[in-house]
Amino acid sequence: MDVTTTRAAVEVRGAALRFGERTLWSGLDLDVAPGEFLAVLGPNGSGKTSLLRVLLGLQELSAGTVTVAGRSPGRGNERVGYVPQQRAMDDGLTLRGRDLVGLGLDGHRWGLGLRGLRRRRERIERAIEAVGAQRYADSPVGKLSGGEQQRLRVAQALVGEPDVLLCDEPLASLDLAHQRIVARLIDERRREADTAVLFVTHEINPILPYVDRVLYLVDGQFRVGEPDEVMTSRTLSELYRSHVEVVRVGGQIHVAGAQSALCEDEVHHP
Ligand SMILES: Nc1ncnc2c1ncn2[C@@H]1O[C@H](COP(=O)(O)OP(=O)(O)OP(=O)(O)O)[C@@H](O)[C@H]1O
Repeated sequence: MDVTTTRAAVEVRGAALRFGERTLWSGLDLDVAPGEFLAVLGPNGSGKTSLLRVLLGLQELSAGTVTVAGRSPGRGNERVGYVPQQRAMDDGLTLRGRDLVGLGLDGHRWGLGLRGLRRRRERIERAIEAVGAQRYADSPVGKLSGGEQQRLRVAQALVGEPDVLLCDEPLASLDLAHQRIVARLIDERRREADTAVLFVTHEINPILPYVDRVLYLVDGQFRVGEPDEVMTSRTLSELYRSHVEVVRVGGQIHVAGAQSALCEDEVHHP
């Protein structure tokens, strides 16, 4: 078997992240395979975004190593795409949708010749089509709706055809219909191009049909496994160190008691 195709897209070994006295997580070992969809879940402050920051090379580990798309994080790794949380762009922003998408391409790779420019334009067009944003690709992004802006951000992350896609709550503040569209786009990409997806979220249900495994972080502890293994009353009660009830209704997962468990903790450890 070809070694390059079996190599993990993300490798985390013995990783720890500490800020002062506080350990966000430690002893973290994780392999994310090409084409795998990993949901990263956990309460506020459990270190989900910090994990993505480590993978993007914006945050140093306190211990351990990570490899992303075969390299150390950062250093302009164009094999890595990033979709941030939706937030409204300044409505005076006159940048056009297609220019926003183009920012996801490294200019040097395409050269300055006409051929390079044409290939670059085609790639941007394909990414815009893939997210169904043709209608507003020439409009100033500041005038678009939150859902439209978010589709363009997904196009920007995908235009470089990344091997690893890091998503930080990309569905937050989108309505249900747009949540479904954006989640499906990301799923299609990983199926078509074997892109590994790490998807930070508070809410697993909009992505549940796509999730292969979950990394669930709580107060320095974590579990990794398939949703059926991790999203159970028993496992989450162990993680939260308090009784948590997980109920499955109509194909959705509902977790009761997790927030109250944390509030009690906060009282004990202000
Ligand atoms: N550079 C830093 N220095 C000190 N503390 C930090 C730093 N970066 C993050 N933290 C703290 O680490 C904790 C985890 O932050 P992080 O944003 O990773 O959590 P999260 O799980 O993504 O939370 P949320 O769900 O609220 O977005 C927070 O308490 C945050 O204040």
